Amino acid sequence: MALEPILTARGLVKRYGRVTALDNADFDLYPGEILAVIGDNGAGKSSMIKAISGAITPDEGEIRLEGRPVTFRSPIEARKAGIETVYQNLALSPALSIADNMFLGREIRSPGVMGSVFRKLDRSAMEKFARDKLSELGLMTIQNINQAVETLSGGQRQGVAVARAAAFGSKVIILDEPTAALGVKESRRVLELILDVRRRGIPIVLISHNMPHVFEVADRIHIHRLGRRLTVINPKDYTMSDAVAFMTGAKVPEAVAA
Ligand SMILES: Nc1ncnc2c1ncn2[C@@H]1O[C@H](COP(=O)(O)OP(=O)(O)OP(=O)(O)O)[C@@H](O)[C@H]1O
Repeated sequence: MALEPILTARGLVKRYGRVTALDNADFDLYPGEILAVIGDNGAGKSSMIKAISGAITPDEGEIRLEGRPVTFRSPIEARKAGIETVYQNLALSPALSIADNMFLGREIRSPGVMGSVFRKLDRSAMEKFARDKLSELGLMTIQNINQAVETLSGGQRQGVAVARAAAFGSKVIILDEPTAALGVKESRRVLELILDVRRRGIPIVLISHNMPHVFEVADRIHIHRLGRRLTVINPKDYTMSDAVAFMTGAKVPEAVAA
C-alpha cells in the first residue's frame, strides 16, 4: 500500500432533518488505486461522495486532499482542485458534439481579443484535445468527434464522460454507478477504461452495486453501512457473498467484531 492517502475524510456528518445520511463517516483513497464503495440502498454512499466532490457541504467533519484540509462550496471548486465526478445521469448534453461535451464549462477560447473579448472558441484546439484524450484511452472507435452525443451508444457516452473526467481530473476520479445502465459488452468496455485510467496513475473511486464488477477491478472495497464506513476489505480475502453479508448486516467482519 502506498504511503499516504491522497484523499481522506474524517468524521463526516450530514443530516437532512431527522435523517442522518452521514453519521461520522471516514474515507481514505490511496494514490493509484481503484477503491470501490459499496453499501445497501440508503447507506449514505452518495451523500459521502457528494460531500467529497463539493455537491453538498457536510455539517461536520474534515476532508483533506494531499494532506491539506479543503472545503468545497461547489462541484466546480472540487473540480478546480482536481477531483472529477461522473454521476450516473452523466450531465452530457445530447445535442452537442463529443468535442463540445468534453469542454462543457471550460471551453478553450481563441488567442487574443477574439477569445478574451468576443469569447470566440478555439474549435481546432478543442477538437485536437478531445481526439488526443479519446485516443489515449483507446476510445477512438468513436470515429467522429463532431458527432452529436445523442447518436452514441450508452457505453460510448459513458466513455466520453470518463474520458472527460480523466482529461481534467488531475488527481481523483469518482464514478457513480458507471455500468448501471449498460449491457454486457458496453460494461466491459467501461471497466477496461477504468483500468486504463488507473494504469495512467489516477486513483478512482467506484460506487457500484454490481459485485462482479467491483470484485473484478477494485484494489480495495470500502463498505458503507448506516451512514458510516463499516470496514475496508481486500477483494482477494473475501467472497462476494461475504461483502453482501457485511453490507446488509447479516455478518460482522472480524476486524469490526474485535
Ligand atoms: N436531499 C435529501 N433530503 C432528504 N434526505 C436525503 C437527501 N439525500 C439523501 N437523503 C437520505 O439520506 C440517506 C442516505 O442517502 P444516500 O443517497 O446517501 O444513500 P446511498 O447509499 O447512496 O443509497 P443508494 O444506493 O440507494 O443510492 C437516505 O436515508 C436518504 O433518504
